[in-house]
Amino acid sequence: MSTKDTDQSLITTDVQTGARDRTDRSHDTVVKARNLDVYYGDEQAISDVSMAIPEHEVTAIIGPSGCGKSTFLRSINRMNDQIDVCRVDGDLSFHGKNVYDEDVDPVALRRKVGQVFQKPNPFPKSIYDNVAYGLRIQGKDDEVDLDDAVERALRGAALWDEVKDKLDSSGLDLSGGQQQRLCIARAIAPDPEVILMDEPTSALDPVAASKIEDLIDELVEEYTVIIVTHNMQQAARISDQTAVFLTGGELVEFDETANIFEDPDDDRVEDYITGKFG
Ligand SMILES: Nc1ncnc2c1ncn2[C@@H]1O[C@H](COP(=O)(O)OP(=O)(O)OP(=O)(O)O)[C@@H](O)[C@H]1O
Repeated sequence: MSTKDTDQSLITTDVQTGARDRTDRSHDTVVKARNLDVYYGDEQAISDVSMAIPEHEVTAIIGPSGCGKSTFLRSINRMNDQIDVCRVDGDLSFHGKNVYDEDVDPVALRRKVGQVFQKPNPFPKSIYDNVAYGLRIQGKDDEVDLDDAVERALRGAALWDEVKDKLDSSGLDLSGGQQQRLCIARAIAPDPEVILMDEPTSALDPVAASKIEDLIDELVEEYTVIIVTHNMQQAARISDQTAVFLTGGELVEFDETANIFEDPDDDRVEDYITGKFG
């Protein structure tokens, strides 16, 4: 359990393998699923999933289309709450606190667990306002030096040098890859602990995708990254741990990325990563 006192902060007052050497880091668990089931109406999308995700590492979630990868990701910051027919059973904890407890404020949770989506989705606002947005809605713009916070987030997203002279231009005027890095800057500005990424490079060209991969490697110095990807080479290149989901929302194997790609225990994982199905 981390020494950080994050549990209380969620509670409302109202109620080839390229994994880098991160062996010097703490491997405390930040997110833990225990017997997690997720349903859409009568259809089960996640089936009895248990896994412990270590902090300051990149965890990749892979598996064929429809196996529940995005559903699992959205369970972590309760984005599934926004889907009426969605129901969650079991336990999903963030630093030991079940995020589905009644006293957890989902908005506070999402401050700690930010998200970046498949398609870059900047707001139709200036670059500056895109990044400042999260701090303003938290009312933090009085507490922090906003210019400083915006610069820090843009530097953290490896975008500062490209945009520092046009912070008032629309975020929509940037290239696709720059827009995705702007979305990453927006996600890190409120200083989350975990960043969820749902296929963040699949809408980008290879050069822009490679920049995001390099950026993920830097982000993990400060944050925990959990990434859904269809690209197995990408999972192999950038992640420390890989979770393989298969149809029916079953977690078939979760291990160090090198083991998953070089010597998986489960034949179905071997079949999947060698392209026999999926
Ligand atoms: N909003 C929703 N309403 C009803 N069913 C849904 C909803 N979202 C997902 N599902 C169903 O849940 C299952 C898992 O979907 P999910 O999107 O999590 O899979 P995925 O592995 O991320 O797929 P992909 O790789 O194609 O994005 C699928 O059968 C899907 O049809």
